[in-house]
Formats: sequence, C-alpha cells, structure tokens
Amino acid sequence: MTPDTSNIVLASASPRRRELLAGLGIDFQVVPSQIDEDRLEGESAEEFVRRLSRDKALDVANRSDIDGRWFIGSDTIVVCDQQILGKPTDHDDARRMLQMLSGRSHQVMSAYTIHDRETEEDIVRCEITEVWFRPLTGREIEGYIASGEPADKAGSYAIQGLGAFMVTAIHGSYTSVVGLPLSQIISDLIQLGAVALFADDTSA
Ligand SMILES: Cc1cn([C@H]2C[C@H](O)[C@@H](COP(=O)(O)OP(=O)(O)OP(=O)(O)O)O2)c(=O)[nH]c1=O
Repeated sequence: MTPDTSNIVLASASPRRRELLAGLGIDFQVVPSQIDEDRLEGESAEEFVRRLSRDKALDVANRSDIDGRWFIGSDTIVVCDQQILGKPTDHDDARRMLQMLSGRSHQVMSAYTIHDRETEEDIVRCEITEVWFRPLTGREIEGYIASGEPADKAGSYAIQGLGAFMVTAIHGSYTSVVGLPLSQIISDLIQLGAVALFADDTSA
C-alpha cells in the first residue's frame, strides 16, 4: 500500500527545499516555521545547524491547527575559517562573504530533523560538503551581487544558479549545498514508512 504522503509537512519557507522534495514526486504540505536563529554561546557550527533544524520542525509540529505526522525542519550554513556565514544582511555583507570564499574551499553544513508526531521521536542529521571556488575578481563579485541572487542564500551564493560560475569542485552532496541532503532524507522517510518512491519500497 502506498503511504499517505500528505502526512509529511515541510517546515520551510525555502523554495529550494520545496523544489528538491517535489522533484521526487512526493506530496507534502509546506508550513514555514518562525523561530529565533541566534547562535548560543559555546555552540559549535554543527550543533547550531542541527538545533535550528530541530527547532524549525518542532515549531510547526507544535501547532494544533496543522495536520500531519512527519515534520521536516532544515537549516543550511556556510563555514569558512571557523566563521559561520548565514544569509547576508546587505550588499556589504555579501561582498565580505564572497571575498572570503574566493579562491579557496569552504564547508556547507545542511542539517535536517524529521519529527514524528505520533512517537515523538526525532531523526536529526547533518551533512557536510566541501565546496571550492575559483579566484573571483572585484568586477565579478559586484556583478554577482547586482544580480540579486546572493540576497537570501547562506554564504551569499547559489550553486544551482548563476553562482555555479564560481564553483570548481565539490566533495559531498550537491543537494545538501542547495539546502537538503536529498538521498539521505529520502532513505529516512522510506525507513519510517512515510514515503514509497517505488512500488515495493515499504515492504523491503
Ligand atoms: C549555499 C547555498 C544556499 N542556498 C540557500 C538554501 C536556503 O534556502 C538558504 C539558507 O537559509 P536557511 O536559513 O537554511 O533556510 P531559509 O530561511 O531559506 O528557509 P527555512 O528556514 O524556512 O527552511 O540558502 C542555496 O539556495 N544555494 C546554495 O548554494
């Protein structure tokens, strides 16, 4: 029997995450979370991104007006020289980040939580992908900022868009850089019995 995938709730306002999940033909609800994204004192980058993913999932799971069983929260950050690069606050911030990332490698951390409302159990995972940028000229950085693409992206770039011109190599999951480690999360959803990609996925 095919599971009722509308039981899945993606707690996200990110169009990238929605597109990634929808690309696999899965049916799900989308309900953005509203949480405080401040880092706690002494919290490592990985602890931070994991916690945010869980906070997002629980924020929506705790809403009595939303139906559903499995709640997915996710967060993506860029880490370079032990600094966390989230979304840029303005053009100057985007310029600072792109100058920092130019001609070297950095890490993209994407965490997700699947909260099961019935069992109250959580699966929390974080994938780390190494991304290399070629050296960028000042004109390229200005042109890229003017395109508007960096605005709502962690680290001020989008590998899936114009930002691909900077990326020379990646080691790890491409979809994780875009915002959700798709292969891993689908495996978890199949394991939970939440999703069947193919006819016999849940009977294995
Ligand atoms: C590095 C990188 C990030 N991003 C995006 C993915 C995320 O949308 C965004 C990181 O911001 P997040 O705070 O992880 O997510 P969000 O605020 O967009 O959505 P929500 O919290 O509601 O789930 O950066 C890309 O689209 N491409 C990239 O190459």
